Amino acid sequence: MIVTIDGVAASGKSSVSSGVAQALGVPYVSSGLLYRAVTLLGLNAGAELADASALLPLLPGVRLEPLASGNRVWNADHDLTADLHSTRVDGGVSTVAALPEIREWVDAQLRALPAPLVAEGRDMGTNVFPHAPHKFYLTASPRVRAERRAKERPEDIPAIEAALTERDRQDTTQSAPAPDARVIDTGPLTLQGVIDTILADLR
Ligand SMILES: Nc1ncnc2c1ncn2[C@@H]1O[C@H](COP(=O)(O)OP(=O)(O)O)[C@@H](O)[C@H]1O
Ligand SMILES: Nc1ccn([C@H]2C[C@H](O)[C@@H](COP(=O)(O)OP(=O)(O)O)O2)c(=O)n1
Repeated sequence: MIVTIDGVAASGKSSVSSGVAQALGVPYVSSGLLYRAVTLLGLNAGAELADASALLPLLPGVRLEPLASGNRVWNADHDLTADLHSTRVDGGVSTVAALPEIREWVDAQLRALPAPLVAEGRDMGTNVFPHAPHKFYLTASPRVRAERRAKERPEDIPAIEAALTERDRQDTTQSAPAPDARVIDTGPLTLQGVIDTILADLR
């Protein structure tokens, strides 16, 4: 069984997926971490982020470890995870995620994972796992999302809100909800409330 949880930036996808996966006793995978890892490696190498041919040679050692408690991304024996949620990576990741060759590489990593699992991102329900039997799409207003993310970033709420809104705009192409996804506005709910809503739907 595959459960897909897509949604806009900072809508709660990874926290909710982790909670749902732990309740089900299965792993979850955060596809955004792979796009973030490609971006980090590209930035560190001084590569042009819009040039897939400069990025692909950096990727053979990259591996996602889909732990239910929180995913980790490795480059050979180097754990990249702590560096993936920086403002620097936020600023470049949409450029990388727009490259068809990089999307194919990420999709192949995800499709190689064994079910059952919870998969979260933008296009899990539409493109990567279109036949998944259970699909969800998380939303919340830009202000609510910025207030949540402000607890994890050094910038103030208006700056975070502007950056989130710009990233949503750049990610529009791959971010449409699947027609058969249940859309959940997480704004009025607690994190546990969102997890419980999904678990109730699955039962
Ligand atoms: N009702 C809620 N639903 C989802 N996430 C919430 C909620 N309330 C607070 N959060 C918090 O919002 C933050 C952003 O969530 P995260 O899982 O990182 O989102 P995403 O994976 O979509 O970027 C996390 O700190 C999460 O715990
Ligand atoms: N399946 C996916 C997952 C992420 N992306 C892109 C779009 C996002 O801007 C970045 C980072 O995604 P991630 O889910 O880690 O981050 P946010 O929740 O948006 O803060 O990757 C994508 O294009 N397709």
